[in-house]
Amino acid sequence: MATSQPNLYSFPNTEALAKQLRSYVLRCQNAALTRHDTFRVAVSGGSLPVVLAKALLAESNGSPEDTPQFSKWQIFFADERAVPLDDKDSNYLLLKDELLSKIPAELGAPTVHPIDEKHVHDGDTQALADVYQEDLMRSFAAKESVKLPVFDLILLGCGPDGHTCSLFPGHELLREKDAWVAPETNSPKPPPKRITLTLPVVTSALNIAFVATGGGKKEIMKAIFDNEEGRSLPSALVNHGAGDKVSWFTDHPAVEGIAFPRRGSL
Ligand SMILES: O=C(O)[C@H](O)[C@@H](O)[C@H](O)[C@H](O)COP(=O)(O)O
Repeated sequence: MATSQPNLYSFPNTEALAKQLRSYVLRCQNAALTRHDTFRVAVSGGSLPVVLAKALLAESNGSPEDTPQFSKWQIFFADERAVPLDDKDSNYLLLKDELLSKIPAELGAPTVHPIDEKHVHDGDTQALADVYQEDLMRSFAAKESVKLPVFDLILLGCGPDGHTCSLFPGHELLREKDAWVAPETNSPKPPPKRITLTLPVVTSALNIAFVATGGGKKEIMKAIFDNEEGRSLPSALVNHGAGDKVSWFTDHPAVEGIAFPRRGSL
C-alpha cells in the first residue's frame, strides 16, 4: 500500500479539464521518451476516448514539449470487451473513431495493440486474455525477467459503482496477484465478456490518471475519497496501491461536497 495520497484535480468544464490532461499526458510522454524512447500507454473505454481526443487533437503551441509524438506511442487497452473490433461495443473502435482516425499525418501513427479476434469468435475469454498478456510480454520483455509490466501511463475511467478497467466491486479478480491480463465473463456492465488489466499491473504503472466527470459521479467520488466503506472499491484500491502516482481529472459537479479537491491547474 502506498503511503502518499492521490492527486485530485477539478475543473469547471471539460474544455479546461482536457487542456490540463493534455499537459499531463505530454509530460508523461516526454519523460518516457527520455527514459526509453517509447511511450507505453493503456487506455479505457467509456467517456475517456472523447476527452482524450479533445486533449490530444488540440492545436499545439509549437514547442516540442507540447507535441504528441504518436509514432513513438504503443497503445494498449486497459480493458476491452470480447466483441469484434468493428462492433459498436468495442473500445478499440471507440478509440479509433474518436482519436486514431483523426490524428494528422504529420504527427505520426501510434502502434496500437487491439485484442486478437480469434478468441472472440470461439468464445474463449480466458484464451483472449492469455493472448493479450502474451502481446504485453513481447512489449515489456519476457515475463520470466519482468514480474509486472510497467506502463508509462494508464488512463482510466470510474464507473458509478466504483469499478475501473473491468475490475468490479467485490469480484475475486481484485485479489489476482500473478496474471497481467484476466478474463471477466459476467460483467455487471454490458457486454458481459471482457478482458482487463489486473490490479497489480495498474498500480505498477509510473503514472495513472482517472477521468471522471458529471454529477452522476458525485456519490461514488465521495465514497472513494471520503468514506471508510469505500476503501474496498476497485478505484479506491488503485488510490491505495499507487498513492501519488494517481491523478484524478474531474469536473466540479463530480466532486461536489468533497472536502479537498485541488482546483485549477496542475
Ligand atoms: O470499457 C469499459 O467499460 C471501461 O473501460 C470502464 O471501466 C469505464 O472506464 C468506466 O465504466 C467509466 O465509464 P464512463 O467514463 O463512461 O463513466
